[in-house]
Amino acid sequence: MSGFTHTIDTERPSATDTDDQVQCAPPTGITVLIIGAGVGGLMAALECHRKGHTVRVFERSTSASAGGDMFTIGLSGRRVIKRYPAMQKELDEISIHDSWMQHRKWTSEPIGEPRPFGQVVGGGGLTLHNQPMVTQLRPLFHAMLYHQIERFGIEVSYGKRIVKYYEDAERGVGGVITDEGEHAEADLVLAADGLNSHSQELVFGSLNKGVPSGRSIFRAAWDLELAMADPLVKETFGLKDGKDPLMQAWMGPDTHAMTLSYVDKNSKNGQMLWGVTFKEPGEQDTTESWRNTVSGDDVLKMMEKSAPGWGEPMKRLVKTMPAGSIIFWPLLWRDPNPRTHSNGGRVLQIGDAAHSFLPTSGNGATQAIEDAITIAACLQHAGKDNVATAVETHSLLRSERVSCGQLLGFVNAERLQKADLSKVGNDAKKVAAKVPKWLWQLDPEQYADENYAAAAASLQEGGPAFVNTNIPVGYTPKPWTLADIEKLESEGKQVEMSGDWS
Ligand SMILES: Cc1cc2nc3c(=O)[nH]c(=O)nc-3n(C[C@H](O)[C@H](O)[C@H](O)COP(=O)(O)OP(=O)(O)OC[C@H]3O[C@@H](n4cnc5c(N)ncnc54)[C@H](O)[C@@H]3O)c2cc1C
Repeated sequence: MSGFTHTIDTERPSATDTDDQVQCAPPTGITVLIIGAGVGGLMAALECHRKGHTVRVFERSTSASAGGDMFTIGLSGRRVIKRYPAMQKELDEISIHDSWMQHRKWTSEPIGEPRPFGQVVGGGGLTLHNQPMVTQLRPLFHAMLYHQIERFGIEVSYGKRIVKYYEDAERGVGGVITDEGEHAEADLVLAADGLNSHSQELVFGSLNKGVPSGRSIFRAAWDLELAMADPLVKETFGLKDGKDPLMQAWMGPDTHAMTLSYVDKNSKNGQMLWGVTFKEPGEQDTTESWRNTVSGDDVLKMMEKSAPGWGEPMKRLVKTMPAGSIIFWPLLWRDPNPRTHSNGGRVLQIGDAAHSFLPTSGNGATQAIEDAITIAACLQHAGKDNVATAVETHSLLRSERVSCGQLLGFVNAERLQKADLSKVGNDAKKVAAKVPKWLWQLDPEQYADENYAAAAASLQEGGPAFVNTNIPVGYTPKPWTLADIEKLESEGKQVEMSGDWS
C-alpha cells in the first residue's frame, strides 16, 4: 500500500474469516439505506445490522477501495469493536499504538525527548485497548470494516452516485435518486456521503460548500525506504531505535507539520506519512478533492512563504516524496449545526455529512463512528413505529458533544501554531494537542442506552428537560461560528473553555 490509492483486498485471508461470534439483536423490521461507504457509513451498516435493522449501502465508487493516509481513532470510537471479536482481532493487528512522539520547533530544534505516544495523549493508558487515541492507516481501517461487512453479508452497491434526497412523511419513508435516475427508499436514509452531501439540500434548502477556514493542508504517504535513502532524513525521521514507529510534530508560527515513520509488523512494509498545515497567503484555493496533487517544489515554496526557516531535514524529507504523492486539501469550514435531519425525520446526516472537523481535533472519524453507534441504538429503542423520534433523539444526544469536539480543533490549532516557542523550553506538554477525557472516556452505546428514554421524553410537549453529560463538565454549550473565532483571534483573545476540558 502506498497512500491515496488502495484497492481493498476483500479476499484477504485472515484469522477473522472463520468463527464470527457477534451477538446480533432480534430483527426490528426497520429498513435503513446508507449512502456512502466511508468510516461513518460502514460503521453505521455494521451497527444497524447488529441491532437488528435491515441494511443496504450505496457507494459512488465503482469498487471497495479506500484512499488517504492516516487518522486517529479515539477510545470512544473503538470500544464498540469488542462486540465484533473477529474485527477486534484485525484492529489489534493494524493499530499503531506503540509509537513514540517527538515535538520540535519548525526550525528542527527538539522540544524535549521523544515520549511514548500514549503518554502524550495521556490520562488513559499505554496499551492497545486503553490508549485514548490510536493512529490508524485509513486504507487498513476501511478494509477491516469491509471484512466485517462481508462476514455479515451486508449488500453494498457500488457505482451509485446519489444526486437527490427526499422524504415522504405520509408514507413514512426517506428516499434517494441516483445520477442514473434510480430511486431507492427505506424507513430511514442515512446520509454518510461526506462533506458535500446532497442531503444538505433537503435538510437546509441548499448545498453548504463550506467557507475557507484560512488554513490548508498538504499531505503525503510514501514508501519508507524512499524517504530513508537520504541520511539526514533517516537520522531525523527514522524509526525509533531502528524499530519503533516515530511520530513528530514540528511547530511554527501559524503552521505545524506531522510525520510518522512506521513498518507494518505483518507485511514488513514501511510507510512514511506527512502533513503540513499552513495559512495560505492570499485567497484560499477551495477544491476539496483527495486527488488534488501538487509538486514538491510548490510545497517547499509555500512552506517557506508561510513560515521562513524550516529546518533542513524537513525540506529534505519533502524532496524524497515521489511525484504525484502530495495532496493539497483546503480546510473549508461548515459551522456547527444542531439540525442534521429532514423535517419528517426520514433522512439523517452522519459523519462528515453532518459536521466538519479540523484535523487538529483528531476526531473526524471517531465522531462519525459515534454517530453510527448512536443512531443504531436509538432506532432499536424507538422501534419501527417511532423512527422519526429516534432521529430527533439522536440529534439531541449528539449535537452539543459534536460542537464541543469541533471547537477543540480550533483550540488545538492555536496550541500548535500560536505557542510562544521562546517560553516552551523542553516541555512538550505545554504545546501538545489536548486529548480531553470527556471525549475519549465516553462509551457512546452505553450513553445512548442509558439516556434514550429521558432524551426522547424531553422532546414531547411539556416533557422534562434533558441535560447531556457527554460534554465537558461545567461547560454550558452555546452556538458559535468560525466568524466568532476569527474575531477572538483578531483581538488576540483565546477561545473560552469554561468547565473541565482536561
Ligand atoms: C478518499 C478519501 C481520503 C481521505 N483521507 C483522509 C486522510 O488521509 N486523513 C484523514 O484524517 N481523513 C481522511 N479522509 C476523511 C475521513 O475519512 C473522514 O473525515 C472521516 O472518516 C469521516 O468519515 P465519513 O464516513 O463521514 O466520510 P468519508 O470518509 O468522506 O466517506 C464518504 C463516502 O461517501 C461516498 N460518497 C460521496 N458522495 C457520494 C454520493 N453522491 N453518492 C454516493 N456515495 C458518495 C464517498 O466515496 C465516500 O466513500 C478521507 C476521505 C476520503 C473520501
